[in-house]
Amino acid sequence: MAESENPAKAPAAANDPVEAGALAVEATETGKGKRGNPRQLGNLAMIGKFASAYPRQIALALLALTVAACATLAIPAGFKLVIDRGFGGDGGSAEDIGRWFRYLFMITVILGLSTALRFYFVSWLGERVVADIRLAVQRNLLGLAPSFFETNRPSEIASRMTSDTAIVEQVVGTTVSVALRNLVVGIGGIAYLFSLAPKLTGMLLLGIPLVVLPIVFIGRRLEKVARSSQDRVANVGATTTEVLAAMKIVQAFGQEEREAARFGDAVETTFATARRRITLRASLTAVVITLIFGAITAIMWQGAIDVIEGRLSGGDIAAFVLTGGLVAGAFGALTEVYGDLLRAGGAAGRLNELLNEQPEIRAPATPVVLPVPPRGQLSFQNVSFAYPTRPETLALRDFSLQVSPGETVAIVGPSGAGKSTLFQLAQRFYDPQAGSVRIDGVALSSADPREIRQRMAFVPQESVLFAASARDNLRYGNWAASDEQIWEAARAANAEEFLRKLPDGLDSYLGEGGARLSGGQRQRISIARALLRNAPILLLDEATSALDAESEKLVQNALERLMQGRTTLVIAHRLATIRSADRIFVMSDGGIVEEGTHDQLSARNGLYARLSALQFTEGPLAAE
Ligand SMILES: Nc1ncnc2c1ncn2[C@@H]1O[C@H](COP(=O)(O)OP(=O)(O)OP(=O)(O)O)[C@@H](O)[C@H]1O
Repeated sequence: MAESENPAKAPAAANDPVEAGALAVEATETGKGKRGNPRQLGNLAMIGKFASAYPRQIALALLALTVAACATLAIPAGFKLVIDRGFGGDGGSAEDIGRWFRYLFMITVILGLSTALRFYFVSWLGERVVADIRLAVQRNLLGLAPSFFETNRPSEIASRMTSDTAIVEQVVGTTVSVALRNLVVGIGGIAYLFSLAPKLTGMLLLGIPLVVLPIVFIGRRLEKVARSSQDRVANVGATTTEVLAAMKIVQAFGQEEREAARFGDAVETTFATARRRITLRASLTAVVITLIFGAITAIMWQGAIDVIEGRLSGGDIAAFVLTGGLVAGAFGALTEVYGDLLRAGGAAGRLNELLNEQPEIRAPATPVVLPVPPRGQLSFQNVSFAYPTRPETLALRDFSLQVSPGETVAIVGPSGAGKSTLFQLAQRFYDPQAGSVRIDGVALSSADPREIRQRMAFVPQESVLFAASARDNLRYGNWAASDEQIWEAARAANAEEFLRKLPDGLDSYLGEGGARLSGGQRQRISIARALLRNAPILLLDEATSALDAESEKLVQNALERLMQGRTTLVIAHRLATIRSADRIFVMSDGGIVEEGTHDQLSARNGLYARLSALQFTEGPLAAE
């Protein structure tokens, strides 16, 4: 009748004292329930807030929980009736006996049903709350500026989304229900015990600290030794890895004997610690079993005397032992609850941080509306900017540039000159420390970032494709696009031919990151996507990855169509792009050092001429 969802979590849920004791030892030894910080418990309010959206489920869960707890307590009472009336030999017929057994059977059915319902509603709540927390965290993350992700690693955030939410799920789905159920069973059980046999119950309550304290005391020491035992094992692992990795050096220097001795030391220390651990655990087992069975024997002894002297019936003793087991199990399970709540407090705290993080880039209260129709003008005015993680280094210094509607401006310059930073600021992923960036004359900081980005199409250097269909990848920037428009864009981006050859056409799955396409094909999908977005301003970071001549021609041709009729700022690596640009700006160290056309700049013999000789080729560039 152990009704715990997770038997390993509730050692005392087992009514067998030996098993309960052994589980308690196990739990202490593995150092389960790493101690959290009690101050973190306040974070649990956040879980309550999410759960409070489902009052109906909470009410049903509480109802089922109460019925189940009462039914649990009714079982010993049923046994008492069965023994006293059924076996008790007051001369009843088989028919009379059947009544008590039917009664017991009914309680069992109620217990089964209510436990199942409690499990369903409580687990439902746990899963729903976690789902809602995940959704809320993700929604908040999507609105944060890139600077947040520079200081918070994605892997760490992903772990919060999975393991921390799992801990929260455990609290809502298990811990709270374990706590409530066992409180009801524990308190109700003690009340019932008192009504059955007050003296025996008094003895039981006095005996509990005598049994529990030594177990807790030895358990704490065991936990410490277990931890150091784990450290020693890790040490053996580290020594092994080190020697294996340096095998040639060990042998070249003839250090085999020394390494064997060193390893021997590590193994022997591990063994010594393990011996201390198993000695402690053996004594704990002896203490647990002796104390628990000793206490039960003493109580039964007293009970037997009471039965002989007519103060108690056989059924009373049976009910007492059963209820005593339930009460002990309930309090055992409750000792676990605090540790679980502490861990959950930590997890909820970390999730809370993600939920409450405010985006650094936000629309002002009353954003200025961008002019309609869009002109496609982009300007940087005396912009100075340092990335938040490197405040002492200016990535752009007093940078000014005006790009007129329909103009193509190529930016060239050595690595680290600040070219990509221009794009980051144009899309308002960061705000400059001085100066302003404007689109159609409106300062980006006074407009809604979403409206700004709506007017731009960005083609990154490395095509970013999603593990989705070709259709969804293409219309990523314009979900309203019809298949006809998609094919039109694909045609203009020289992507139609290979898309038509895909097994399921636009429905074909492109694989993780578009892995099922070649590099050149991915670039053309990226270009078609920008075409579909049909934005007045194009930010194009030309790919540097090498393509074969045929593919190169297709991409170049697609890019030319994309740039037609749009204001384009292009970080250029291909000579063809640079040549076709209206103006070329050469950047170095966050500023513009030269400006002109390809021919003018080539003739000047400056940075451009040097870069040009080294980097710009008819074909793609090698990586800088
Ligand atoms: N997210 C960031 N956080 C901190 N510093 C950054 C960040 N991104 C770029 N930087 C720094 O800002 C400066 C300008 O970088 P940027 O990426 O704009 O150069 P780039 O000209 O685009 O170079 P490349 O051609 O190699 O892409 C560099 O010194 C770079 O190290």
